[in-house]
Amino acid sequence: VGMASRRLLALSLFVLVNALATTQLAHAAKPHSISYYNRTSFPSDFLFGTASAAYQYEGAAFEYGKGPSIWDNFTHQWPNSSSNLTFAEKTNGENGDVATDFYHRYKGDTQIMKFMGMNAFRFSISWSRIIPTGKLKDGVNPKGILFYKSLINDIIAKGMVPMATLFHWDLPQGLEDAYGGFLSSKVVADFADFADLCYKHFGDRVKYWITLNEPWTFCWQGYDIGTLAPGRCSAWMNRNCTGGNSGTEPYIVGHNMLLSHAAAVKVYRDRYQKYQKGKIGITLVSHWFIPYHNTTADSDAARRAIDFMLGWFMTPIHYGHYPKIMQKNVGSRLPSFTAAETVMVNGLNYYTSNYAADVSYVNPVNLSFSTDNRANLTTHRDGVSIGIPEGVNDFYVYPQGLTDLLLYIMTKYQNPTVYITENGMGQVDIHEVEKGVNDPQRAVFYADHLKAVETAMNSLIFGTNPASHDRVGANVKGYIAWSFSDNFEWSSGYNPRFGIVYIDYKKNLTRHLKRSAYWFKKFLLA
Ligand SMILES: N=C(Cc1ccccc1)N[C@@H]1O[C@H](CO[C@@H]2OC[C@@H](O)[C@H](O)[C@H]2O)[C@@H](O)[C@H](O)[C@H]1O
Repeated sequence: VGMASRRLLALSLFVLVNALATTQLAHAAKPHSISYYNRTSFPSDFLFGTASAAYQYEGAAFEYGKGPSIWDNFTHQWPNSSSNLTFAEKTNGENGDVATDFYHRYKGDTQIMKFMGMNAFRFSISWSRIIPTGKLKDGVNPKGILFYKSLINDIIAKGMVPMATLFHWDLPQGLEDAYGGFLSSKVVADFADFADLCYKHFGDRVKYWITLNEPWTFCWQGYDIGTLAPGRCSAWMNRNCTGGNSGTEPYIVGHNMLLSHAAAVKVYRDRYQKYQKGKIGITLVSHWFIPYHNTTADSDAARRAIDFMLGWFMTPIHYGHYPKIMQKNVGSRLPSFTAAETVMVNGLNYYTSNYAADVSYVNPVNLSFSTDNRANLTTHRDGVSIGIPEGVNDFYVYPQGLTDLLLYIMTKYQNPTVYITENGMGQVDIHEVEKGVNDPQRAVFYADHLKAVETAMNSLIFGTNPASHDRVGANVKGYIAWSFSDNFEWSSGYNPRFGIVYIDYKKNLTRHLKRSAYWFKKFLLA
């Protein structure tokens, strides 16, 4: 079944979902292509797994010696969700105090992963759970070290490889209080100490390290529009931020994140990699961008958009300087950069794609990261959406964008090793198990996006030597789905559900496998 007709099929299936009572759907014929599609289309050593993150899953936020993170602080700053809260204040009045209670239930969760046939699991390490103030000299929490050792042992015991993210946005509140967290270059030494401690305690069994998750999101949402902790933005944004400057702080934070990433890579390379023999990299998120009109102006806008989202971090890491267009548009607001450590691997998170149109005028006084790219990003063109709407804000299903993004990375960045470290779809306003587990559209989503990865891997266009005719495809080594289970989705709280496993928040956080979990089991031939 060709991609176009499959999309039509997916669209009709999706319409069906909306039209029929979902129970009827359970018996609808699944699209042919997804039922026979399986892992043999991929190399035998390809990693297949699911992803999670400490603050979104663990709970036990104030227990067992854990120190507070900026997310504990941020969610408790706005305890009650009310209509007069601005966007920045809303986490739906919800928090990660308990989350999915992964801290106590991880053995049951890894059992489900094993049942599905997964061979990898991505999790993040809560910095303040193992170093409560964030500063190593203030002491280590032994219960925190023990928790992650037990988790790692359990992942391995279930036949999976652990993939550990050092920083998934939950900075220790102690460092935010001491020097403004990532706004200060002091964070670099503290992050390197935290990384060193993790390599020392867990590096004998963890062979896949990710330094940072999505610095773009942390900088844009945390310091430009203020929707994520620490919730900073310019006063003129009127988002009730605690302070900030949307035109300068995102770049200061991004720079300190790159320096922190480089420091953590250097520690690993100098002191551990020789005998632990693991891989280390960074996880970057990017949309794919399509010119709104087929004009030079809009094509240039699409290139600016990807340089401001992916290139902001990918270009310094691979070429030691910021993208030229960022230097041009941001000028003196962009810190200067010396060569960073190049990485062995990259994690890539892909969710959706946008149209990009040229913007000729931006307000010269109210500067912000969002407008520096001078590109108007939309999800619709002439009233038609770029793909099937998922329900969560601005996410539309567009698998072709993942193929195009992987081929772009291959040609622009010399075909680096890439692991897809997040890809998935969200659904909103689902509060009954019966409805929540019936997610055929998620199975179609995963089949289509795995096909998109496979297409990029089989596109033999990258040649290392122009003279010879050797051509290789995108160097993708793994696919990690977001997310194992429904979880705390940051500023949206628990409403958006991205899980392959349903969490019944009304009934003791009981886990229920969704139809997509059974599809994965079949795909993985488990
Ligand atoms: N959500 C992001 C960041 C992002 C934001 C806007 C556009 C593109 C990407 N990245 C990943 O998406 C996952 C899904 O993110 C949700 O997307 C829909 C939003 O409504 C919701 O607030 C957000 O958590 C997060 O749970 C992961 O922790 C994070 O690594």
